[in-house]
Amino acid sequence: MYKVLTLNNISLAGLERLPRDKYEIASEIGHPDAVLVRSTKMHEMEIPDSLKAIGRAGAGVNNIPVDKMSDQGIAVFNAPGANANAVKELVLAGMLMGCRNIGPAWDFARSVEGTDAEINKAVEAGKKNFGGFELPGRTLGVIGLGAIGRNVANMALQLGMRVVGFDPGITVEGAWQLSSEVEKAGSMDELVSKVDFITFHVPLVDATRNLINAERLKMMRDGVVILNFARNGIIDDEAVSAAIKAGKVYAYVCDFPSNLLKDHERVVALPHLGASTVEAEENCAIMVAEQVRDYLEHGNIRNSVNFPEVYMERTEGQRIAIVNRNEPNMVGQITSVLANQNLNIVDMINKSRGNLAYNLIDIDGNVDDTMYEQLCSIGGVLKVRLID
Ligand SMILES: NC(=O)c1ccc[n+]([C@@H]2O[C@H](COP(=O)([O-])OP(=O)(O)OC[C@H]3O[C@@H](n4cnc5c(N)ncnc54)[C@H](O)[C@@H]3O)[C@@H](O)[C@H]2O)c1
Ligand SMILES: O=C(O)[C@H](O)COP(=O)(O)O
Repeated sequence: MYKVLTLNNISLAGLERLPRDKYEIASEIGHPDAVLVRSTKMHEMEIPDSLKAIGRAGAGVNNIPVDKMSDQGIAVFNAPGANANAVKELVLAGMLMGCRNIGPAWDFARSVEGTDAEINKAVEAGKKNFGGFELPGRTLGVIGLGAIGRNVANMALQLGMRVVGFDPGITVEGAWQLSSEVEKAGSMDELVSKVDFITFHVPLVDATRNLINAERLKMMRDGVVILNFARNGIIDDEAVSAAIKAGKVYAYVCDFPSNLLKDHERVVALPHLGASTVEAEENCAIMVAEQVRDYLEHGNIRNSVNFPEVYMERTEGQRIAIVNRNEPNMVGQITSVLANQNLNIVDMINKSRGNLAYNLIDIDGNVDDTMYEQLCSIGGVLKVRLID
């Protein structure tokens, strides 16, 4: 039986991909083989020796100590693109909330009291305070043209907007899916100076912290609308708050409330709702459950953020999965252990990614306890699994 620990509510549609005759799944369980998680922070968590895989039912992995997991030979998977449509739709709502003043206007409508006739009179008198502007003809800047960013960019073009994008790491596949009408900015600084709306779709890493700060705010057009459905920390909230007060920023719409932001008149701060749709939750859970299952049962790797992509058809015999540091002579030492016991290798794959390497070896026969210990004790080997 494989044991799976869930740290958040994971959609049933995904959990159903782990059959109950093979998988025990619970929010409290000893010696888990895998963890399924959404946004729970795992940085302080004690990692059990039994853990082989973490499945993030979503996109961002900044809640997972990925480098530490790599050092322990634990594969981390996510669900690229599975919630992109959900975020795109909320960004559209966010742009409209920003430019049509929906937050303050709704607050005003709720505050009006009296008979219906009195309410109507107050509404007609008060609505002039909430007039906004339209999207067609305005320019949207998209920072990060991955799964979400390119969906947002393509959608904005359909709404009649001009779109400028910036992503120095755009993939060839990503570029194929992006409309050729999206204009390419050479730098963030070039982009920020020519847009009416700017939206962020980058992961939170050291290089993306405070991408919008006081200095960049000064370069922006007056009346810009800023959207952050990526992560808290990518925008300097204090600087944006000051820029709103100074009349530079028209509205800030984000998914990350704080004391500074949540009651701010010109801020809409939603409770991290970007991926919270039935469809996105199911897509993410299914994708990640299937990937974790394939890894546990066959050692194959798809959509890992720290391990190489590996797939090998099963053969009849036993399969050995070995994670090791990417150092010279590792394959030689591993195959010597097998050769010394006259075990024939039927099929084998070795791939590396950064500091890690991963081997799948199908053999004629079985690895005994002594050989298992010998494999584990090779310097640089981080994890050895025998898969029947
Ligand atoms: N609010 C939510 O609920 C929600 C939902 C999904 C994702 N997210 C966040 O959105 C992020 C993006 O998600 P995605 O699915 O599009 O990921 P993705 O990996 O498909 O795309 C990220 C893109 O950002 C680019 N990038 C990285 N650093 C950059 C930089 N400094 N400047 C410009 N581009 C840069 C990458 O090259 C990549 O193309 C996630 O990492 C997550 O933090 C939030
Ligand atoms: O990175 C993501 O996928 C989003 O932030 C979604 O987070 P959630 O799964 O906690 O809603």
